[in-house]
Amino acid sequence: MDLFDTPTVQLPDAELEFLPHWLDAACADRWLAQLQAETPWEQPQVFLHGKHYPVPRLLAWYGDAQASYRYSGLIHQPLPWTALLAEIRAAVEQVAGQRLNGVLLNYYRDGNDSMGWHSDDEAVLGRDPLIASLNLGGTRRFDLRRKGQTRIEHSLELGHGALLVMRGATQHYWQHQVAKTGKSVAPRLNLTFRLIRIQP
Ligand SMILES: O=C(O)CCC(=O)C(=O)O
Ligand SMILES: [Fe+2]
Repeated sequence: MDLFDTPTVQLPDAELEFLPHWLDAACADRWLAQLQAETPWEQPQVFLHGKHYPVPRLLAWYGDAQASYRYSGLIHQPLPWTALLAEIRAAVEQVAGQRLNGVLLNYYRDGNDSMGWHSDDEAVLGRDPLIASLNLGGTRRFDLRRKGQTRIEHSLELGHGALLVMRGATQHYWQHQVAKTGKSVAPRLNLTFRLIRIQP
């Protein structure tokens, strides 16, 4: 980590650790190229107001065998860890300080791809879930607002090689989004590592 980076973002009732230059450019380039080449992307449909819509980005879910995960209204069985994703997970676990058993890959093809307001607060993530988000490729703005409010309180530019760790009560009090943008942006690959609490 670059010593001159500010490692934290001060927001009440949130715990955010932001490492904008966590990866050097050569490593980030290599990981992006390999993940772009080897990921079996899907574009699931969501059912909203009686109609089916494709989600506005591409997705893939990897994890330990029992770490199935519900998103876009469907339960997804994990793909098995690839050598590269296992290596990335081990590096992210060092920063997280805990085990992580799944990763959601989001691919934003251009500025029209987005992710709407949400919190990562599903029951299977347990209380105070840690979400570690690695960013590769084009820079996109990541907005935060308090639950129940519409005003954006804080935004971060998540660029190539940046790591953002959200901990503690963050998901309880805050929502986040990646909005569409009219700017021309390079494709962006985001990996959010999670710990799915597996029922015994
Ligand atoms: O792409 C991003 O930065 C956000 C991803 C996200 O919020 C999620 O996967 O839950
Ligand atoms: Fe999220």
